[in-house]
Amino acid sequence: MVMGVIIIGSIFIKQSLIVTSIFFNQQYPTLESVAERWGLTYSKDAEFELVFENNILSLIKRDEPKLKGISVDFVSGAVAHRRKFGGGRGQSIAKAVGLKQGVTPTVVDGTAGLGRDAFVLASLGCKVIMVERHPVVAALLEDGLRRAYEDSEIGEWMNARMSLFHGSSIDTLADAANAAGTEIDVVYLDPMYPHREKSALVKKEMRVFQSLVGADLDADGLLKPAMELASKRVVVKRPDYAEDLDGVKPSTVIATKKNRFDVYVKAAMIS
Ligand SMILES: C[S@@+](CC[C@H](N)C(=O)[O-])C[C@H]1O[C@@H](n2cnc3c(N)ncnc32)[C@H](O)[C@@H]1O
Repeated sequence: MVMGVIIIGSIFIKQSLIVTSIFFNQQYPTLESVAERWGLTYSKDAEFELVFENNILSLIKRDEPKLKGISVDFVSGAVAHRRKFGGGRGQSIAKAVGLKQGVTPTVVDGTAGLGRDAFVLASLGCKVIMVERHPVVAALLEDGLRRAYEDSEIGEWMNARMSLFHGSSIDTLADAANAAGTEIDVVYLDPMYPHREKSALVKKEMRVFQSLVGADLDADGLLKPAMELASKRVVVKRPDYAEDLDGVKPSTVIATKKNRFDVYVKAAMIS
């Protein structure tokens, strides 16, 4: 049953705030509380809707009503499957952040999105502070975290390892790290990059997500604060055809089928 609908109009990003599970511990979330928390408003001509149904918050593009809503599901979604059956520490992303036997770096994911990469790293043992600037994406992430924190299988380590900070990594990266109260080994970045393929080939869910958050045209501004914060390295995920972030050549590159991880090394990872 659909409990209600928020139609998102103009979005104004309020000052940064630290997000914990406390908010949702008090009561079952309602759309009204989500709207108030994230500064979302109703508007008749909005492009998107947020729906809270069966204990899951999801995003719908109003002119694509047949598409499945976008939500964050760490408990039983595709990332949960990857946690159980993926390549463990052998995955390129794990190698890129320097994860190895006896080394589980503390990571700030400065462009959290739907939290998939962050979850892969957390499930391999890293403490991950996710930073997301878009209030709707942050609301979806917080809802996914809430359900994960409550889960009997993954709740304990999710509570210990994954957290969320709402703000822009261009100017609040250090605040996110201070809030976490720990030294940051690695900053991980995966800003949006325009797809080269014809739009029909890009996954529909991805297109909806892209039309919500836009093109991250200011992404070059992420590298400098990331290099300042990370004590060991900065990792940037890029499509294989993309130029280097901010035109800066990485120390090393780990290539995958369609993407690459550009690694900017500052210091060696020590166990
Ligand atoms: C391609 S998505 C990241 C996907 C993510 N790696 C995943 O695994 O789900 C990029 C995200 O970064 C966010 N973003 C871009 N620039 C940002 C910034 N300066 N500060 C915080 N978030 C940012 C966008 O809003 C978007 O949600």
